[in-house]
Amino acid sequence: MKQSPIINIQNLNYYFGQRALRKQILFDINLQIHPGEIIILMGQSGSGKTTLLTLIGGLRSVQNGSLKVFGTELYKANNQQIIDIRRHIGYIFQAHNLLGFLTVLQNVQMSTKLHRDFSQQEADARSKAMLEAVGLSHRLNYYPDDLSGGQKQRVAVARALVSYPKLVLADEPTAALDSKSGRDVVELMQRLAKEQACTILMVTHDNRILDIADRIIHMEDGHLVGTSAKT
Ligand SMILES: Nc1ncnc2c1ncn2[C@@H]1O[C@H](COP(=O)(O)OP(=O)(O)OP(=O)(O)O)[C@@H](O)[C@H]1O
Repeated sequence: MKQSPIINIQNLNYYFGQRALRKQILFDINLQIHPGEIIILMGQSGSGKTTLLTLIGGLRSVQNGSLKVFGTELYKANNQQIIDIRRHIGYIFQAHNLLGFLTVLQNVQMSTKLHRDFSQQEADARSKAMLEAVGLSHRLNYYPDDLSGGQKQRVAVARALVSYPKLVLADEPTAALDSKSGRDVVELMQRLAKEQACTILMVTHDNRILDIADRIIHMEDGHLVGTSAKT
């Protein structure tokens, strides 16, 4: 039997701006994503990919339609419901968004603090284990400025996955990386996500990494226009 979707979107519309400047950005989006799937979202610049990703991540309010994440309806959700959902999501952005005044280890540990279930000891052990998994155990006390682009993005992967998220949302995680580092980063995400049974939804323009996806979803001018599954 098929598991219930981890993300279930029905008739979702989204608008930016007010009154005369109001502009529709997403049009009647319908999408189901199941646990453990790796999905790539593609489309031209301005087609609405980031807007959709941030709605799913509880980083914007749903205005119209239904968007359920982990079974919770985000339309008219209260703050506590949104916070609870965000606790189970790891975020990876194009600009890694590491905090420059914290070390590599502290950046990853900070993410565990959002998670009530970790004791300090567990959080430390888990953070070190994740940094080892991404091949950075020799850089724990470095600051982000002293790392290469690929290394920073690997820290961002460790940070996103350290709290055993059910879902990872990644917005162009390889955009700032050369081909080899980009490939390394997504293969790492793929391996860790499979090990932790985590779902990945990734926006990318990077044709070199499409093969890691179970499904590729295409967007055009705010519409979902098609899906291609892995052959
Ligand atoms: N805060 C905002 N206010 C008004 N319009 C916005 C805002 N953010 C995005 N838009 C517009 O919404 C549309 C969709 O933007 P979005 O960033 O979701 O597209 P995208 O597909 O992710 O593009 P890219 O690949 O360039 O990141 C664009 O026309 C953009 O100009």
